[in-house]
Amino acid sequence: MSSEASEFDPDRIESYKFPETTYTYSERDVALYALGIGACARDAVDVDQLKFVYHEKGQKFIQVLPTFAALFSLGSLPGGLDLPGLKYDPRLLLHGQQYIELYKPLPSNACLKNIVSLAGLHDKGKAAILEIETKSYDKDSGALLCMNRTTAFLRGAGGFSKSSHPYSYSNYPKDNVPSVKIPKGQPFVVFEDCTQPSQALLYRLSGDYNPLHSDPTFAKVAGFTRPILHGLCTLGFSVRAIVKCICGGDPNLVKCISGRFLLHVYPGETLLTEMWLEGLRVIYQTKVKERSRTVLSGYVDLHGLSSSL
Ligand SMILES: CCCCCCC[C@@H](O)CC(=O)SCCNC(=O)CCNC(=O)[C@H](O)C(C)(C)COP(=O)(O)OP(=O)(O)OC[C@H]1O[C@@H](n2cnc3c(N)ncnc32)[C@H](O)[C@@H]1OP(=O)(O)O
Repeated sequence: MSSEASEFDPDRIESYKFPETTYTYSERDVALYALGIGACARDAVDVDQLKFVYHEKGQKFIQVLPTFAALFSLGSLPGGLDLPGLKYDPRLLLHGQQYIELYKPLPSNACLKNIVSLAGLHDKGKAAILEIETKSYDKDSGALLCMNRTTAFLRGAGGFSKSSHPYSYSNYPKDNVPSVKIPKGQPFVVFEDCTQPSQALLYRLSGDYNPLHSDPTFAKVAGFTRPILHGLCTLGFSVRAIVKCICGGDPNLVKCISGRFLLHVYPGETLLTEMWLEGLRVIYQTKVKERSRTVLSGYVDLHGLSSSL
């Protein structure tokens, strides 16, 4: 793994005003996204999944999976993380965490106004952690639909603190962080799903064209034997499992999603999502079956439980 020099000016990064952006999507994007996170991959007539890719039973609109909202965060940064005062090696960037609050059911097509701000910046010595907050408003009604907090883990970019105290800035309360304690008891339910060898090539068409997920040479420089899966694709698989197993297939029961990416996933690997129910909170962890390693953990808060539970 090689690295290019990184250079940080935390004051410049903190004072940067992100431009307001527009993000438009259609039902085609919604269906393509659902296929990208494995909906209907094993069963093309799955009664819980077909509504995410097709106007099942004459339904007027294709339904939207809650993690679709995560696309708005990358979509609100057309220039990527090209910010004044932030010089880092993009080949060493990893997605660290994703936090999503949903305030309204997501429409199957919309034109959004995105307001972006810096949510956090931390010096971890070997790495820098950058957190970006995106608030997405429906342009027509002005309604706030959702908020994303996206964490980038920039390997090799730490050590920029000017004092002996490691630099750390956050604009949100500490109890909002995605770390969870996995319960000791048996999970309430476990869901097994296979990613396809071509999963990342399909998922990237939803807007994350980072070559880490498609280019073998780039992946090797980044420290992997081959291209890895997008973190948000793994999160999509996990939350889709929760919607299926706990929400009776109803995507609108999901209120808030939190996940920390613990280890990379190779496309083609099998994901086991273990879920524990604590009131209206689902604590989950996702493991790669072939390597017996946990790759993602977090929680999903619900408005209510499915009557079928
Ligand atoms: C704005 C848009 C940006 C996002 C764009 C995303 C673009 C995508 O195309 C990119 C991707 O999808 S990459 C694929 C998905 N992500 C991954 O595979 C990463 C998996 N995780 C890892 O490899 C390690 O956890 C790793 C390497 C992340 C950390 O492991 P270690 O180096 O062993 O870290 P560790 O020593 O345990 O901890 C050091 C400090 O960092 C904090 N931390 C650890 N993991 C974190 C994570 N995942 N997210 C955020 N913070 C994390 C630790 O808490 C620790 O801090 P402290 O010392 O204060 O406790």
